Amino acid sequence: MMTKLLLRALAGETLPTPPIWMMRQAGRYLPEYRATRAEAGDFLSLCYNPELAAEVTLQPIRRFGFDAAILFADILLVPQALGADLWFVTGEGPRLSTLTDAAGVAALRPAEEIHETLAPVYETVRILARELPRETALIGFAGAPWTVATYMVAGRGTPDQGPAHAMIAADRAAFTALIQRITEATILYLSAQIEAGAEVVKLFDSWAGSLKGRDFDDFALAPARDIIAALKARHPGVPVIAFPRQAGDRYIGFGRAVGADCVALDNSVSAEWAAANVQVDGCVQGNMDPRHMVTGGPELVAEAQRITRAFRGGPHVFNLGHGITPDADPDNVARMIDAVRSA
Ligand SMILES: Cc1c2[nH]c(c1CCC(=O)O)Cc1[nH]c(c(CCC(=O)O)c1C)Cc1[nH]c(c(CCC(=O)O)c1C)Cc1[nH]c(c(C)c1CCC(=O)O)C2
Repeated sequence: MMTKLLLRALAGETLPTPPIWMMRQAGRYLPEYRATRAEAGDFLSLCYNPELAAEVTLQPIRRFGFDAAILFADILLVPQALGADLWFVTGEGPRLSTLTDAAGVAALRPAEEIHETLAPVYETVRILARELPRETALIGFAGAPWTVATYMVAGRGTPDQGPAHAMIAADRAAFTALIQRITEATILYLSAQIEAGAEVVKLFDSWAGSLKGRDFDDFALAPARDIIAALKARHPGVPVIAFPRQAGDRYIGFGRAVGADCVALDNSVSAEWAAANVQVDGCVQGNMDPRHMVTGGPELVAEAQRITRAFRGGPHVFNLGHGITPDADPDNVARMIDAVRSA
């Protein structure tokens, strides 16, 4: 019998209380995370240390009893495995070597070679599959090709993804080849996570909102559809969550178009709108504003209950609309969980 709440919701069941987890639930707002990160030395060393990465994945499960754990890693490990240089600047974020033309794409390593770099991530998944409580589902993940490509082209996070849009304008064929290479690598990476014990996988397209019209179809929708089709052929029972962040109206029909089992919503759409326009097609995840984890108070409780009730008519996974921030108060997380479970 399928008892894990997350798997039931992703299979399309409408539950009296939704499963709950949070993006970035293992992160700097938790003192125990900061201690383990210090022990690892730095963020990337933590990602590649299976024992410590598994430890930080388990910390929020122990503290809050979430219904799901998400593998601790980063979406930028895939570019590194394809040959990009990657480092993190404290207080600023990720930096990568840049890639702006066809020669840059040609210099990348073949997708099949990513496992050399990513093997420690698969080991983290194997440890978690053994150590998680039996009721907790294990989520693996990867960045979606567009979002990963925006970092590979610019060499850093950008407010408008300008460098990637410029590459599309200058040489659409070269950019398409980059998207294809990341797509192939992502299929191999997520398949390996599933083989190691991930029960669900999620595709993070954090910058999907900056793609319009045909670009959205070619670089957000098509790669997600191709990745999900390949995963479903290899691992038919494993559900996929797609997160085309800030897709706006393009959330409508997205899950069906790409073959996802669940569509994750950011907090720029209202839960009432999403229930009427997106949840009609199946499970949705989201979508509380992460700032409530900082501000707390009666508004936090009211928001958590409003969202839970808005999605009560269909399958729903309670989550934030984006990652919890380092300035969040862990006590607010416990209040949010109580509010959802008593809504
Ligand atoms: C764009 C992106 C990245 N990483 C990710 C995305 C897509 C989702 C999103 O938009 O948030 C996804 C991600 N990053 C992390 C996870 C682990 C799983 C989870 O808890 O959700 C996941 C799924 C850990 C992390 N990834 C990162 C942290 C903080 C690093 C630290 O400990 O200093 C964590 C917990 C670092 C990171 N990694 C990245 C950025 C922009 C940063 C922020 C840099 C900073 O805030 O200093 C790239």
